[in-house]
Amino acid sequence: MAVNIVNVNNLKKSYGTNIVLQGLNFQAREGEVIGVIGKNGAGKSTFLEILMTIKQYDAGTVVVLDENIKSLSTSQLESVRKQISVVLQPTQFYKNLKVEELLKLFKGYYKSTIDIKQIISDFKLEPHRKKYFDKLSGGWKQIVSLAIAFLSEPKLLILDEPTTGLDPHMRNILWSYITDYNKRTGGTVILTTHNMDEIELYCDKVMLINNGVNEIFDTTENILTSGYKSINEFYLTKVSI
Ligand SMILES: Nc1ncnc2c1ncn2[C@@H]1O[C@H](COP(=O)(O)OP(=O)(O)OP(=O)(O)O)[C@@H](O)[C@H]1O
Repeated sequence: MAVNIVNVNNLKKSYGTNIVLQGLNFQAREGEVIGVIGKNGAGKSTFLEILMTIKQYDAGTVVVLDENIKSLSTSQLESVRKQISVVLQPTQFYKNLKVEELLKLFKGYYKSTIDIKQIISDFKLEPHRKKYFDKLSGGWKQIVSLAIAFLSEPKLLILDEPTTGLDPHMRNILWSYITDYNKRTGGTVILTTHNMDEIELYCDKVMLINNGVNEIFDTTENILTSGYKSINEFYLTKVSI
């Protein structure tokens, strides 16, 4: 029986008078790769940040790894967070550290058994390992942030637009890594992307956020067999500008 990793019911979130989420329902089971889509400003990042336990919400229930995150003590929250890895939209952190130093730092922090040499090779970081993080290009910063996220071997990986800014090779490398991590560890992945081909190729399920609700939440297979030629066509049909 598949275990529920995330269970969200009737989630509501406003910023002042801007109602962003108005009754969102969502579940992620162990081992699923789920893509969250929707137009700019639809509330995708807001939703992911709530799952990451870094953003407050107004109403509804959010259960992450069997804990209702609204009613947790600080130490319970820490124990949930330990099992989650997150990558936010392109970051400018870690200014004074070199790539290899950063990876070592996080390896120690997570008490990870992953081999740094292996991760440097997997993510093609060899030419960059002695460079300062803040001197890297945007795409390489993104790759380093992703490599760090995998170091903790998380149960749940939450990625906000992980492939934005990556060239086609790096995009492929990242997706192979995600797919491999998912197969090897049974880890669950929830991510946002504006690239509908990625959803079609790599995600088991897709949630479309439209007008603050999960307008569609289904397997990519069901969507494609229901008459859409592609997920891109599905998106363009369902969402108006
Ligand atoms: N901290 C904040 N304070 C006030 N309003 C916010 C805040 N964060 C997001 N918003 C607003 O909430 C809405 C949803 O934003 P969010 O970033 O969640 O959308 P998104 O679907 O991730 O968009 P994009 O595809 O452009 O990244 C937008 O109208 C945005 O302006």
